[in-house]
Amino acid sequence: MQHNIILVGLMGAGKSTIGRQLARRLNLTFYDSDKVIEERTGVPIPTIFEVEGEAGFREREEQVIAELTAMQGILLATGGGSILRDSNRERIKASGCVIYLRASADHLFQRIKHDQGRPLMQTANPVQTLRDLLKAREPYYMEVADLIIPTGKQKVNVILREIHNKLKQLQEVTHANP
Ligand SMILES: Nc1ncnc2c1ncn2[C@@H]1O[C@H](COP(=O)(O)OP(=O)(O)OP(=O)(O)O)[C@@H](O)[C@H]1O
Ligand SMILES: O=C(O)C1=C[C@@H](O)[C@@H](O)[C@H](O)C1
Ligand SMILES: [Mg+2]
Repeated sequence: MQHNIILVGLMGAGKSTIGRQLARRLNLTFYDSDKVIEERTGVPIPTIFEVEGEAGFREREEQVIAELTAMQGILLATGGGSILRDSNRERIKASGCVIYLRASADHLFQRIKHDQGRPLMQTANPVQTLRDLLKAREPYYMEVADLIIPTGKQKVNVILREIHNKLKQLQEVTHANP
């Protein structure tokens, strides 16, 4: 049994931001699969997409997700598209408590519109792209999630508190019904 926490959700959901702070509070080691891929290749994600295409990136992502989900005592912020592969979803689910950070396409866009680091957002209509991605991926986020946390207009601190409380409730239920 592994006691990790894994954050899933679309680009801009706050996985990296919330993840880093939550890990500190829970005394877990923080990993971000996107950052691990960038450190290993030595280039930013947009460059990997340019050189190897999305398919090349997904291969690297699967390798990194396999390694990270096998670790213990970590908080893992996953790439937004990592749940697309069955193998990743299985590993993510088996690795610990999965939290889906959920927000609408409009809210997500407000958060990431000034950032050029997301290759899938370089389209003529990024809000529509986010809507399409959300529609296609929401069932996968829901499938893996143990907790669903709405992050719409909420401030980071409020979201952190909510996750903390929900995790405590989950723990109490688990201890009462082992
Ligand atoms: N609840 C929030 N309220 C306002 N801004 C937020 C919130 N959560 C995150 N942000 C901001 O939104 C931006 C995107 O957040 P972050 O990089 O954590 O998302 P992500 O889920 O890791 O995205 P990706 O899948 O692309 O890595 C950052 O600038 C962050 O500061
Ligand atoms: O939603 C996605 O498919 C992606 C999200 C980011 O975290 C990165 O993994 C990459 O930009 C692709
Ligand atoms: Mg991130």
